[in-house]
Amino acid sequence: MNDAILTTHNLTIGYKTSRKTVRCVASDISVSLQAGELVCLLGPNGAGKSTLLRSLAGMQPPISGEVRLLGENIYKLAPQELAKRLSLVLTEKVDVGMLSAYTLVSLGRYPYTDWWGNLTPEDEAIVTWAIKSVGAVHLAQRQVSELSDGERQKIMIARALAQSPIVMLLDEPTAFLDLPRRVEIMQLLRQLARETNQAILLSTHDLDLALRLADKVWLLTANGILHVGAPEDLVLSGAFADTFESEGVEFDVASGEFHLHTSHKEEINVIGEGIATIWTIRALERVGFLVNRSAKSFTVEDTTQTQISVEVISNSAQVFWRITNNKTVYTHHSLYTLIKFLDCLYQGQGFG
Ligand SMILES: Nc1ncnc2c1ncn2[C@@H]1O[C@H](COP(=O)(O)OP(=O)(O)OP(=O)(O)O)[C@@H](O)[C@H]1O
Repeated sequence: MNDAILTTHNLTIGYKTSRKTVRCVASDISVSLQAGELVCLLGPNGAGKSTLLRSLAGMQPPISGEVRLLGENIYKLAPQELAKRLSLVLTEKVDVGMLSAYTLVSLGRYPYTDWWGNLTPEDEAIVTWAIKSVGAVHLAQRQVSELSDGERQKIMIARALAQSPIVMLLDEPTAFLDLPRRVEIMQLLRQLARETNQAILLSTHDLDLALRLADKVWLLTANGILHVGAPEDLVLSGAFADTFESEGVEFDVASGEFHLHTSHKEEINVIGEGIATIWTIRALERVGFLVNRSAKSFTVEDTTQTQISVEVISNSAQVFWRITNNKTVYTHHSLYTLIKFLDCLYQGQGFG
């Protein structure tokens, strides 16, 4: 199977800082983007994600190596030919004056229109399709300057789609968006990759969403090495944990989440099932308790004298927590008071 659309060969990217000195950001990159795939480019701040995207988009000549789009050297393609095959969406807010969203999207047809930018009925149909594809029909007549960040981002994606490219590159398309909008944009891009058979590469700091939605991850380390694989491959190989290792934060391979290092206090048994128990465990871990999760298989009476047990009692009417310590039972009606109580209990018993 070879649906490679964009390929790189021994690509070294970076900056010529003076006539003689070169600042190399990443080297020896040989990768490919396949049709119909959503690829997320991840990496810590300053690793070189934007530099790589610009180099792949033909905007920043590589220090060495090459980028090929359907087999042709991207730096030898005429700008109009390149624009018919590749579109780039940047995060920076561009000042588009008084343009309507529709007009901005129609600018995506520029590689195909005549000198005056006249749209043919076919161009109009593509613009309408692009706006519809991103779910922005209701925004079409609005001024771009009056749109929210999430709305504008959809219009910028529609503009890139209107270019009818075979590869779309996006630099942090979810920056500045709230969580529901981030999920929406990422899902939209994955769906577009499937439906249009385009290759879509986006850079993001949304590790969790990338782990859940990307077909493939390109993980760029701080020292310029690019790891490539299914998100789960990179978790299992340890590349994820190594790349984002930093003081005070660790990647938990079991949950796929980042955790703060907290010095553990005491072990605590948690008994219960369901959502309320999950959030009880999170609250206890947040303040540093080591939660004994297997406790759900035994009862309060079974637990040792020295260990405190928290039983989560949840029904349709209420949630409350029963704490057993040395056969004495206490009841709490919020996690906030429960945690305050446990803190006092541990300090009083000299555990703290
Ligand atoms: N014009 C430039 N000249 C020289 N060095 C640059 C230039 N632009 C960026 N750099 C450097 O290149 C490296 C990569 O920067 P880049 O913006 O590509 O990283 P990034 O992974 O996109 O970062 P972030 O996640 O913070 O957006 C950084 O060390 C940066 O300081």
